Amino acid sequence: MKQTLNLIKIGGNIIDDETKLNRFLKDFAQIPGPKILIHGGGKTVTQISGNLGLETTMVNGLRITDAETLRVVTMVYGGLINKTIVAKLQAEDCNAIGFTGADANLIPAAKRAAGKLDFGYAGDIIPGVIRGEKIAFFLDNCFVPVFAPLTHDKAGSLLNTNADTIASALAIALSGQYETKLYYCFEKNGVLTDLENEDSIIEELTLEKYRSLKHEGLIAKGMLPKLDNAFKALVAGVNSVVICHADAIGKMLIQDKKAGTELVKE
Ligand SMILES: Nc1ncnc2c1ncn2[C@@H]1O[C@H](COP(=O)(O)OP(=O)(O)O)[C@@H](O)[C@H]1O
Ligand SMILES: CC(=O)N[C@@H](CCC(=O)OP(=O)(O)O)C(=O)O
Repeated sequence: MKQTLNLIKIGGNIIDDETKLNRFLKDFAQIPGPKILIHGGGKTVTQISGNLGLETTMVNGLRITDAETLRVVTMVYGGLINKTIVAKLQAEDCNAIGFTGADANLIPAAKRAAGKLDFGYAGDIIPGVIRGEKIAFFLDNCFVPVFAPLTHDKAGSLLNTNADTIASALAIALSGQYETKLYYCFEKNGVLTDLENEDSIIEELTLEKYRSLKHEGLIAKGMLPKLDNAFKALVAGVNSVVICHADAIGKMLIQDKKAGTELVKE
């Protein structure tokens, strides 16, 4: 029987709030067995870019990453956020090790070709190139990998890659070796039918239901790329995919209770 691997992604709204981040990391540190944390931090980059006088442009949830913005995302994702999380986890006796996709060539990617729009240094992960066994080496040696949303082009440049996409690609790459469970944690209770009502959680979501809720405009903004990545993982063989509140991770993975929205096949 395969060992279970939990992959957990946290987004910018949690990272940007130190109290919420600390609470989440305390729970994360207690989760038994092999685990991987993938972090975003788009909100922090937008704030710091603004302070530096750089304009932010997002298209379909992706940041247009010019050369100056690449310097900012490298500093903020690869430095500030990644290393702060690693230090906080070490304080909880969790043996975290921080990575970008360039480290150990873990996530090679390709700069998105400029079409009508030039996304600059935004990277698309090359399908099938993540070698799960390299990451398994760290897991087998009791390290807890913490991934920043940065990849590289193997020609000397880092690339900015959406953190939801990295989480999905890592879960897919490791699904041959492990029973993979992927959790997208954010600041709401799950996928909701009414954004104003935290109790309106869709407990089970099929691709068909997702399409119809999207058509009705009930699922929008950042939830669209998140669910596209989440369904991609489910279809590719990841064993379970859940979208949930960051505060629910302890309840689910330590107390073994249900929370949030579980994606289900038709
Ligand atoms: N139906 C929905 N249920 C929950 N959130 C939704 C929904 N539709 C849109 N959203 C929005 O999607 C956001 C989450 O996407 P995003 O900001 O990219 O997450 P993250 O913090 O993980 O980066 C929520 O903050 C919410 O505003
Ligand atoms: C190319 C691209 O858009 N990269 C993302 C990476 C960070 C991210 O995904 O952060 P959240 O999870 O907090 O949204 C960005 O720079 O916003």
